[in-house]
Amino acid sequence: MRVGGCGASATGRPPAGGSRHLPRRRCADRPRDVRGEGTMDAPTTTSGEYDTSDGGGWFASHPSSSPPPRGGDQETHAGAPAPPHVPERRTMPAPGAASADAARIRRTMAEIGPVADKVTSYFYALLFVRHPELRPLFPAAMDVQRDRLLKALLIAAEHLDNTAVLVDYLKNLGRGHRKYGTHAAHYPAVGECLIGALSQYAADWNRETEAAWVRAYTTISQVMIDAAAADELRAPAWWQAEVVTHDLRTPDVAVVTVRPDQPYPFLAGQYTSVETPWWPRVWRHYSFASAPRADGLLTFHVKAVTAGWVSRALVHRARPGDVIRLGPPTGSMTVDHTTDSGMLCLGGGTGIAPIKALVEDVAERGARRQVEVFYGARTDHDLYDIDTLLGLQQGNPWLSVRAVTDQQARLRLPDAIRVYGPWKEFDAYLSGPPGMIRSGVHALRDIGIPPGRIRHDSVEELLLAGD
Ligand SMILES: NC(=O)C1=CN([C@@H]2O[C@H](COP(=O)(O)OP(=O)(O)OC[C@H]3O[C@@H](n4cnc5c(N)ncnc54)[C@H](O)[C@@H]3O)[C@@H](O)[C@H]2O)C=CC1
Repeated sequence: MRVGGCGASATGRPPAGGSRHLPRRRCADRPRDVRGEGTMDAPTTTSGEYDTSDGGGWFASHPSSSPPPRGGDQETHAGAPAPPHVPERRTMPAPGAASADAARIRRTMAEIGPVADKVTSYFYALLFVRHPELRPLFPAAMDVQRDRLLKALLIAAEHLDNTAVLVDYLKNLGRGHRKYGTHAAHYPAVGECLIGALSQYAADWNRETEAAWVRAYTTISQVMIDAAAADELRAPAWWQAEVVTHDLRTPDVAVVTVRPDQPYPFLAGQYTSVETPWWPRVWRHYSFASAPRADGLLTFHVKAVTAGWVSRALVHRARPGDVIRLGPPTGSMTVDHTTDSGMLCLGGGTGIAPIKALVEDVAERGARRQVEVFYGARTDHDLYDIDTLLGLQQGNPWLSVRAVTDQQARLRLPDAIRVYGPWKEFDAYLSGPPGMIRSGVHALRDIGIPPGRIRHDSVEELLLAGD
């Protein structure tokens, strides 16, 4: 198979028949360095129903009748099977076609689910054998990276017939890939290998299935490529940021403040990717722990976790003067300033970081809205930011802060809110470990807050935190 004109043989077996050709990539963006997909540390994310963080994913590009591919894009590998033919398309597929493709793709995903690990191993083996020049661009350790690729695929596949959600997700993904130096030419190469790997392990792989995947990837990658190209006109691919203070609050938690080398626009409640100088190409997500400040400084709360490369480096190694890199801001767990509804905020552990930013955001607007914060931690000692929050409470009568520690509470954090309330008219914000988010959403729905008013970090992303 050939994807986007880069010409690698994707499937290890002969083509299912017919002409196998993926349309040529539209080279919307300029060549850039190639970087591997990063992984996550203490990721936070987005809001509501859907995650838009920059998950790992490389996809074949979109067919196009616009400018022909640059030299090199047409290169083929000797002996490669003829690539599949897919009609050119510049927009998202028609709903019917998308649904049919979505059904085929979901079937493949279900088939490969039990052997997902083998699929990803096979995919990376194909990729690095066929495109060895890409290997140095991925992190040395590929463990979390592997999971992220599959997750991104699952998310894209799951929403294939939900154009609005998919496009939003993919645009973020495309923008997020800029910091890796992703080049449009890499998408076809990766797409070929991905489809090659899927075709090896899907039980029911045929021409129609392959065509569905090709159509999906060409569409997916073009959305990403276009979003990256548009973003290139208005923002850097990454920011360098110098550590200005490093405050070890507990043996494992540091509050790290950095000064970006150029203005860094973001909204309270959002998060970014962080790469340390000690582990190149390994990126982890952290929320901004403050609303945007006049001095431009950014603060993160980092907990060192077992085998966490980035988190351990940030907590135990980083010192003032060190320079880290930041990706673009993302996430939509932000304050809706069009309403003055009360805000019920639950922050567990370092998940309190974006909650504090939200509180500061409300304070800065001078809004008269009730904000109720429940701050959960294992012990009193783990309430490392309680003084800051109590300080905010002191100056703002609309703010109430309650600490809930596992040691003392009969009820864990989410259930503690049942003791208070009523909360029906409140917007809810949840940030913390995946288990807390899950039980928190359950508790909030249970007390009558509609799902549309519950914003939280993506559980999928949190589960991938790992590091
Ligand atoms: N550092 C950051 O910027 C952000 C981090 N996060 C996430 O927050 C988490 C923080 O980890 P830790 O500080 O170690 O938190 P932790 O594991 O110590 O948990 C903090 C509190 O959350 C509640 N909780 C935990 N698991 C629960 C469950 N299954 N059901 C109900 N309540 C539960 C408990 O009250 C607990 O004391 C990480 O998963 C991280 O990825 C989320 C957003 C931002």
